[in-house]
Amino acid sequence: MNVSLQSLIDPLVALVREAGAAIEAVGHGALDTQRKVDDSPVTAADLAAHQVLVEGLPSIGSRDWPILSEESASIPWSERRGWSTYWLVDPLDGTKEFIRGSDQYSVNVALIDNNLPVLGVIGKPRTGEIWVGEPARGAWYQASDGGAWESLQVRSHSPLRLVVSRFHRGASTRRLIESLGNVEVEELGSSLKCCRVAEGLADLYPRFGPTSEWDTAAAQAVLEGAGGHLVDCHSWRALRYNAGDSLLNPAFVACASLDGVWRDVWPD
Ligand SMILES: Nc1ncnc2c1ncn2[C@@H]1O[C@H](COP(=O)(O)O)[C@@H](OP(=O)(O)O)[C@H]1O
Ligand SMILES: [Mg+2]
Repeated sequence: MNVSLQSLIDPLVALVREAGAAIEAVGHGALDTQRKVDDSPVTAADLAAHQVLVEGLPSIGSRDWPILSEESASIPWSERRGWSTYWLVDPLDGTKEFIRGSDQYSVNVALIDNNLPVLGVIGKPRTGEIWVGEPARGAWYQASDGGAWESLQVRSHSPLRLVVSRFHRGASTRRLIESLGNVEVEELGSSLKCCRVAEGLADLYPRFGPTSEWDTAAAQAVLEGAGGHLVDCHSWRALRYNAGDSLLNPAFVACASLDGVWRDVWPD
């Protein structure tokens, strides 16, 4: 890839803000909710943000980079297997949160190169917050448009602080919390859980239930840029992208550090 990633950040942040504005313009009232094949909800807001992103991304970076979005994910493996650099997008992560009127949904754009995220931008449309990560260089947070950028750094806490999904939490997460004993647990929607770890405000986000590659790519870039990890919790290696037909992630953990007592009680 023959492009300065740094030069992509400003236009990407502006585009993520625009996608967020499209979501807010649809609003939360009287949502026409449909069901996708995996029974997850999709709204006019998901589609509006998708439209903004697929129209805007080709003028950022290279026009040759394909786009894989949650809302246009049916590109066959026979075509995807030839991709080395591409945009991976979740236009509205946390649709269920959005439908229920919470502010815990996000716009996610990642640039993947050779199966790994090399740049990620996450926007929280309701508040205007933005998180940016470039694993090789750092991670940054902006509280609102035009505000100062703060550098992000992970931090460890005692007792451990966990962030977990509100709507998608299974028996393994419960077992882990029980085994750990004295922990603080916060419920949060969407990729904002990983942002919490990147900000140094939480240690762990365990995820045993299904997610797709667009749910984690931008978050992984932010987290790694802040010194943290997003790893498959069997191999303990960084999640990889577009490595096969399936776009589902394995069970994973987002964490500030890979060293910790929590590894000793990790459920099988
Ligand atoms: N059965 C399933 N298969 C694939 N992904 C699922 C899923 N159930 C939930 N998810 C993923 O979990 C995300 C929500 O996580 P959380 O509850 O932690 O906010 C959803 O994001 P979307 O809202 O973008 O569809 C969806 O991608
Ligand atoms: Mg999602």
